[in-house]
Amino acid sequence: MESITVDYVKRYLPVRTSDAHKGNFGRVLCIGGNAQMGGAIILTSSAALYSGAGLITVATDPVNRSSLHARTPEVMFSEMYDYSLLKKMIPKMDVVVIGPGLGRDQVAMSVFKNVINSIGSDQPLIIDADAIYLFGQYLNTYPANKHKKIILTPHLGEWENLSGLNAQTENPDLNRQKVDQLGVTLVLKKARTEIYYQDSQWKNTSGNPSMATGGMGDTLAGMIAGFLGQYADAKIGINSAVFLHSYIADQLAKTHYVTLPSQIIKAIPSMMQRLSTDNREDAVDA
Ligand SMILES: NC(=O)C1=CN([C@@H]2O[C@H](COP(=O)(O)OP(=O)(O)OC[C@H]3O[C@@H](n4cnc5c(N)ncnc54)[C@H](O)[C@@H]3O)[C@@H](O)[C@H]2O)[C@@H](O)CC1
Ligand SMILES: Nc1ncnc2c1ncn2[C@@H]1O[C@H](COP(=O)(O)OP(=O)(O)O)[C@@H](O)[C@H]1O
Ligand SMILES: [Mg+2]
Repeated sequence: MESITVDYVKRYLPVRTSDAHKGNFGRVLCIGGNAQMGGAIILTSSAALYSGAGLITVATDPVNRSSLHARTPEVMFSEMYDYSLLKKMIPKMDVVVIGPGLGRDQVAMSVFKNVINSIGSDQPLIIDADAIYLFGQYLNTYPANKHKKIILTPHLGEWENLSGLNAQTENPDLNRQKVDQLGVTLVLKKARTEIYYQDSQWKNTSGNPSMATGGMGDTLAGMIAGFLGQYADAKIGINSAVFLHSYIADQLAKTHYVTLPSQIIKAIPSMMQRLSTDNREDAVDA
């Protein structure tokens, strides 16, 4: 397994040309947030925004509209249960992320099926949180659809539900078998997150227990989405997002007992700037 380090991330940070515009940095669609868990998709979309995504739309329950706009006026709102609107919007997106705060009921399953049927074979689809559960249910009815660019981001509990491998039994060989069977990229989140691509496996070297706070994974899903819209090489984008998410938390943890997802989000632009210009990577705005 190869290691993701700060030097790796620095080496590949994209350079913005002076004539760059928002169309260069990805159109991202974030789908999730039912009436109870709007915060989850607000964290995801905020993370995509602060990671540098060019244009972001959130498809969510209408009750989340004002809080979304109060938090991030840069982000556009769409109604998650308007299936024909969502169907029309998806082909225009560079990256789609589904799952944070989506719920697991029949309505959530209808949203999930609509998305999986509308997404193109070249469009990355990040499946996180409740959508991992729905993906598992969906696979019971439909065979794995290997032509889709699916990125699964489960924590160990969600991975157990999908793969049958628990924290004690999972290991790189068994995870690899399952990944090949599913035909996906796997970001297996744990204290040292592992990433399984079709042709390689990577291990994160950053992260700490101050990150054990609700919403931390929702934030990572948004960072991955934001980076996928900016990195020409998806593998480097995903690896860099996984590393930076935890690396920022490592810097914050020097002075903070608990690291909040919203603190990490706020610190993304300054950390990216510092890594791109100098070696003061141990400084972070909190
Ligand atoms: N502000 C919000 O609205 C938030 C909403 N959230 C949403 O809540 C929904 C349920 O997510 P949960 O993750 O709680 O779902 P689950 O209830 O499936 O997973 C949590 C459980 O998984 C088990 N588990 C085993 N290994 C674990 C590991 N390494 N890391 C984490 N859990 C592990 C634990 O028993 C834990 O209680 C999702 O839609 C998620 O996006 C959460 O992300 C928290 C914040
Ligand atoms: N002890 C820890 N050490 C390192 N990283 C951690 C630790 N606890 C949690 N994390 C990270 O925090 C995130 C938690 O994701 P997840 O459980 O999906 O959160 P949520 O669903 O609440 O948003 C993952 O990226 C995980 O790697
Ligand atoms: Mg999660």
